[in-house]
Amino acid sequence: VPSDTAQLFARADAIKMVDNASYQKLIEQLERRSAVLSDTDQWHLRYLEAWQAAYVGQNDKARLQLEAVIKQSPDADLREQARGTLVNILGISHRYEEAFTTLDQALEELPGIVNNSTRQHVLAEASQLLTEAGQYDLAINYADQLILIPSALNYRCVGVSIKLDAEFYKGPHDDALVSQLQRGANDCLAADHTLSADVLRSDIASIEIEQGKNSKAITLLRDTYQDMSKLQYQWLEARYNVLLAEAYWKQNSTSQAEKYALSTVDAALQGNFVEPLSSAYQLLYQIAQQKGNLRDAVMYHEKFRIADDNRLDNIHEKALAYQVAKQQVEANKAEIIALNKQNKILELQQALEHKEVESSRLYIALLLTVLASIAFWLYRLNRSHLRFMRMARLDGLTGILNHQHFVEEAERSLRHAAKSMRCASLILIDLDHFKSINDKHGHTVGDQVLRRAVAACQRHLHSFDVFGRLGGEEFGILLSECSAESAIERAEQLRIAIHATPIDDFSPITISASLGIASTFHHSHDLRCLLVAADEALYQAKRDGRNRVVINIASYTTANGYAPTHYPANAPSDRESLKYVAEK
Ligand SMILES: Nc1nc2c(ncn2[C@@H]2O[C@H](COP(=O)(O)OP(=O)(O)OP(=O)(O)O)[C@@H](O)[C@H]2O)c(=O)[nH]1
Repeated sequence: VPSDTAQLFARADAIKMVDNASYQKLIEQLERRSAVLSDTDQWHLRYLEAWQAAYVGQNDKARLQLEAVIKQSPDADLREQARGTLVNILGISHRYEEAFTTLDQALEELPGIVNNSTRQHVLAEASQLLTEAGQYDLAINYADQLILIPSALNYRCVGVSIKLDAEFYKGPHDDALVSQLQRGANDCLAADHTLSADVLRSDIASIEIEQGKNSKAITLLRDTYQDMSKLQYQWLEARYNVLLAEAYWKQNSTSQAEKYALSTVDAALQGNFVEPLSSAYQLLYQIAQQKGNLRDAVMYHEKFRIADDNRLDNIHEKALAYQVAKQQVEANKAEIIALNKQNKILELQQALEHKEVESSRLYIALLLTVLASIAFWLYRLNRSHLRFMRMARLDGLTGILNHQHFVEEAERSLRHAAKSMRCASLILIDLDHFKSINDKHGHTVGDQVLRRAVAACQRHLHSFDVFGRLGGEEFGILLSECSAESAIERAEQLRIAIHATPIDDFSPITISASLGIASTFHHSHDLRCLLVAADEALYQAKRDGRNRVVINIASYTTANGYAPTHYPANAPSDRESLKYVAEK
């Protein structure tokens, strides 16, 4: 059944213009199986019914059905077909503004339509409506597009006939046009497209009447009249009738003219075809006048006046509707352009904001880089500053504090000790017979001795001990938080370490140092006081034979300063080099 249904639809589409009677039968066939049709097929059937309603002049019915199809059919192609047919019906119904609006929608959708016959249909409607609105060149342009679409012969014929019809209305009505129309009519006949052929024939007849070839026109029209009336196309019938009436009138065949004029009125009133109606009433008026029937003449003249007004109004209406629709389309386009521009601006704004964010990010990144560079630079500056500071504070040869800074650091340490009531001790170290080392081994070796002796001491010092070179071969160590006894022990450690220091592997040099101690336990927390006391002890150590430690435990002072210390004659035996300052 489905394939059968598809065939029925295909056949209906193919013959609707050519064989309307069979078309009507196919519709009835499809309607009988309506219950089993799919949703898409239901809408397709509705479209065929609408088309047929329009064909027989039931325009309002057709219009409503087509509008439903356009709104509700799921098939884009069918919707476009419906738009095309609706354009036609709206034109016939003199709803020109709606016709042009619908046409515009159809043309907008057209690029998305792949079905060639649908495209042809819409282009044909476009061309015809534009011809009616007097836009002949545009109409010819759409007809040309239509002709270019590859299709079966009869569709090409439709294109050609529409184009020639536009050419006919455009004019001029010369022989070239007549032969073109003739060729077109023959092509359409060959393609079995009687309707198009007859439209072209009516154009030819019209030109012939203009040219006074009335008999020729009558022959052409009458020869094809029977086949034409089988088409049941009211508009064409009205046109044939009015042309025959005109030709007979010009041939002075008044009764024939009257007969066809009255037939024209019938058809034209039914289909609301203003042009043939106006012409027919004019003829009837002239005929009545010729007959001397003044009453009829007045009546027909009045009818002619009204119909002709209508005709002119209709022409203006079409032209105006076209202009209005065009304006509307232009306005819509302008609106779209404005919207696009607005969008573009928004996009640009966004891009700008994005750029701004980006550039502020960049700016921040740049700033951070600069800050980092500055920080790094400051760090390096600080480091080199510290290095310079350190260098300024340090003794160049040995790397320990120089005299000035030893004094500063020792004083700070002593202040701290005094505050916290803690004991601190000062050790002075003087290398023994250093002059002779210099003399014997040279100044460089002397320097080496100084560095080695310092390194030996450093190994026995704590981080918080203050170690400095006081000058030449003399060094000072302030031991914080160190009792006198611990100081003696530590000094002895240092003495041993210095004595054990190897200087030169090839020519062994033994060095020694004498150490003097002064502790805050016996003296004050004043550095100068401690230095004097330790120096006294050191001097004593030198005098006692060097390579030994002496502590100054004397605490009295003389009028001019610090009292000399007193030394025992016999040093304690367990530590041979260590000498205690005995009580007085
Ligand atoms: N190589 C070297 N020698 C120095 C430096 N500073 C001072 N001296 C020398 O150290 C020697 C110190 O000698 P003195 O003060 O006579 O004492 P000493 O020879 O050590 O004898 P005592 O201290 O009595 O054991 C001098 O010859 C100075 O030139 C230095 O930086 N490098």
